[in-house]
Amino acid sequence: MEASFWHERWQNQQIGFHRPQPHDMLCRYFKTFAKPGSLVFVPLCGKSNDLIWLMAQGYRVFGVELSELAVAQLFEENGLTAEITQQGVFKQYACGQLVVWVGDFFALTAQDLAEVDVWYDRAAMIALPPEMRSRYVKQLSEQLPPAAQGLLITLQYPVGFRQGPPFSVTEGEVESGFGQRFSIEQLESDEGVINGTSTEENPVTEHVYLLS
Ligand SMILES: C[S@@+](CC[C@H](N)C(=O)[O-])C[C@H]1O[C@@H](n2cnc3c(N)ncnc32)[C@H](O)[C@@H]1O
Repeated sequence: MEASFWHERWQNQQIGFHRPQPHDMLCRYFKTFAKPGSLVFVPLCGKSNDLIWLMAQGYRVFGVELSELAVAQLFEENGLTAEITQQGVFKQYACGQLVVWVGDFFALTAQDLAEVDVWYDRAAMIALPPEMRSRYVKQLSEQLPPAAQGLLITLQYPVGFRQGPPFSVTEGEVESGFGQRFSIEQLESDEGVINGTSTEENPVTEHVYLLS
């Protein structure tokens, strides 16, 4: 999935993945393990309302997103005035406890993520095709500090049901990808919805994992 794919999506506002409300699994589980004041890393963050929810709960939030359009909209739509600076190859938007770097997730270093306590993935891993997902898992596993915990939300559907993104990520893939580095607990699985539509015989399921 080339960067141009996502830039085009944002340019044309084809952002069916964007939700008007924070994700209910985030709201249900995050505070059960993440200490108040933790620094939360949100890869491929878009302009997610999850970032705003996290901030409202007293967390410090650090997102990374390829599209500057998305980041500008995030701040503007939430009435936040961004201070914009350059951080190496990234452009930084910051306001209060919210910091978002515009640029490529794969360019982040361990130093960039050294202070991260918790990471949160909703629609990041599932946004990537298989070979990029392996790189994504490797990048997180190698660059995050040893004690960092993660909350990961995935979608799963039968082979051939639809083309990605979002891609189906099985429990087996989560286990084989992250299992070496993290201990994995599946907290819940439920009916999943893609782009707001849910048919009567919906084969999509949504899963949330705690990675410690
Ligand atoms: C499916 S969207 C999900 C956005 C957000 N997590 C949400 O829940 O609304 C995936 C996002 O990842 C961004 N993205 C894709 N590849 C990226 C990369 N290599 N580095 C940073 N962001 C990337 C896209 O621009 C897009 O906004």
